[in-house]
Amino acid sequence: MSMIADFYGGKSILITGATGFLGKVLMEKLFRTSPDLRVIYILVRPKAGQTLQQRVFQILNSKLFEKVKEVCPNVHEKIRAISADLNQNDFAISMQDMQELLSYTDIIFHCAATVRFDDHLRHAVQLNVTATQQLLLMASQMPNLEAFIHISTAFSNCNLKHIDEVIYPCPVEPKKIIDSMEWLDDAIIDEITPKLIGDRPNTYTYTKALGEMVVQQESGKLNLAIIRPSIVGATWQEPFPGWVDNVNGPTGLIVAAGKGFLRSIRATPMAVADLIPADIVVNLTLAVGWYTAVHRPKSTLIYHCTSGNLNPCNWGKMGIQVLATFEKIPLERAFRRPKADFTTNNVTTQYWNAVSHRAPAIIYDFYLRLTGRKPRMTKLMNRLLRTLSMLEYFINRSWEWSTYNTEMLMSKLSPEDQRVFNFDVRQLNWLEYIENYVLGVKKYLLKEDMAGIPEAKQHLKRLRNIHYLFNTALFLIAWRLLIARSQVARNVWFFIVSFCYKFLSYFRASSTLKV
Ligand SMILES: CCCCCCCCCCCCCCCCCCCCCCCCCCCC(=O)SCCNC(=O)CCNC(=O)[C@H](O)C(C)(C)COP(=O)(O)OP(=O)(O)OC[C@H]1O[C@@H](n2cnc3c(N)ncnc32)[C@H](O)[C@@H]1OP(=O)(O)O
Ligand SMILES: NC(=O)C1=CN([C@@H]2O[C@H](COP(=O)(O)OP(=O)(O)OC[C@H]3O[C@@H](n4cnc5c(N)ncnc54)[C@H](OP(=O)(O)O)[C@@H]3O)[C@@H](O)[C@H]2O)C=CC1
Repeated sequence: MSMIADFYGGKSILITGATGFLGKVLMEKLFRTSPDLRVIYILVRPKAGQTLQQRVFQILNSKLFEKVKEVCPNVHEKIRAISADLNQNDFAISMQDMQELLSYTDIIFHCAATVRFDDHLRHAVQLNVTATQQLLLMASQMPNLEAFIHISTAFSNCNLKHIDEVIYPCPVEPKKIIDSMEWLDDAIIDEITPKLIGDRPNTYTYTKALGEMVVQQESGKLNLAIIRPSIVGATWQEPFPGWVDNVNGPTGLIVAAGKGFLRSIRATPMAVADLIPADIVVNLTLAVGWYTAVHRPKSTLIYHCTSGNLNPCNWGKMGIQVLATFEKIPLERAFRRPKADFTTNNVTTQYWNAVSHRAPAIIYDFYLRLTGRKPRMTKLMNRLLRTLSMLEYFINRSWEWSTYNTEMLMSKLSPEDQRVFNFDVRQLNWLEYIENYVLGVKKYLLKEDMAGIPEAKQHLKRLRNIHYLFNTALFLIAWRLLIARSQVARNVWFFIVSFCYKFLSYFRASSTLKV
């Protein structure tokens, strides 16, 4: 009997960011392990021409929720989508909905955030700081609330090398930042952003750190906990291995490598790749919800959900395994063969960017123009290079996160809970996980059929032949130009030709003798 699953039975749970990557896995697990929960309220905004209902329908009818429908056939009735925009005052929630939320909510999981690294500071503050503050205010008016779980990131203090499970204050108070965003214009915000973020690489990590400070400052009588996952990857085991549906973090680069766009990347092969599967994050989150509500720790506990100190993997090992998997299971319609390498300094990075990224894109666009089509590869490549530059900070450094609280929690779980809500990253086999991750990218993100693998392999063979042909032609042209201009090249050429001639004559003579 799982105490955690039992705890969520009959509960009304509010999730923000439920339409996001982590939010969906969280919802799935809740429904699957506690099908008798009362309701899950999700705050959703209409998006991309879809109504709330259409968005929920799409999520529930996805592959991710197949198992849920078996154990909880009335899942549609247990999910209550509430129209909300976290960028608006009171989240633009109707009075009636707000009343319902305030009266019934037992547990809150706050996952919503902007995870864009380069978001404008005003927007990042609005979502990652102000919205967190507003949600805490709402939570303080909920008479039945047992726990408020805030999802932050292990990189909120990435300006430090060793990070403990404590909140590190930022120099400027979040309240001052929130206030200033109201009256400063965009140009001034742009100017002060580098000064405010200081030695953090982007507005995302900075505003997530401010969000944590808000949680601490506005805690009041609330029962709070903060979870800091590192780089969230595809699922490890549940509901099935390899599930992923967006391009954030390493996923986009895996796609780019598999399609042959990504040929070199500035990374430190020995740096720790602190990936953590989404289902491990979700299992820890649910265990923390239970522990916070039932055991009511005296202070706000912070839980690091990281892999580096318990079961480290590095980017070199990950890169090699990604490419090895693409050898066996290639993606369809690749631009070039999946073949990539790490660069370690600025000069080699610029060189390989020019030779392996920009030049092939320009040549391909030239070919598209010649055949009357619209060029697109240069634009795509520029975007990839921009993404690479944004991610570089995280793949050239290692961090140490202490995990005392996470390990303490593990020791408090019953053997059954340790099994059902497994967040022990030591059990993870990286090579197997990465292979399933790559497969998941193919199947669930790109929606490619496994039946297409022979054709994909054939396509790669054609690309290889084109590559050899192209290189031979390039060599001959270069050589011809050289011969026309240099006496030394002509002499070398004469020497090679006469050598080959003598060699062939010798063979012809010796074979005639034998006969
Ligand atoms: C020793 C021997 C070695 C040999 C081995 C060889 C090695 C080979 C390598 C092969 C394989 C590779 C795989 C391993 C590489 C590992 C790299 C992993 C990097 C991971 C770092 C993550 C750090 C995370 C730290 C913090 C974690 C968090 O808390 S938050 C979650 C993370 N958030 C994000 O990831 C958001 C990042 N995205 C952005 O900020 C923005 O999208 C952007 C700034 C990058 C781009 O913004 P822009 O406005 O220009 O465009 P946008 O509209 O957003 O997107 C444009 C197109 O780009 C696509 N896109 C978006 N993100 C990614 C991405 N991560 N990777 C690739 N592509 C991405 C997006 O889909 C758009 O495409 P189109 O729709 O086609 O236009
Ligand atoms: N992915 C990762 O690698 C990591 C993530 N995290 C943290 O985990 C949490 C979840 O991240 P993840 O699932 O990856 O992110 P996603 O980008 O996939 O999801 C973000 C969620 O926030 C919602 N949201 C954004 N803006 C608004 C708004 N104005 N009103 C209502 N909802 C909004 C999105 O809704 P919509 O669908 O409408 O856009 C979506 O549901 C975040 O707090 C993030 O900081 C921490 C470490 C690593």
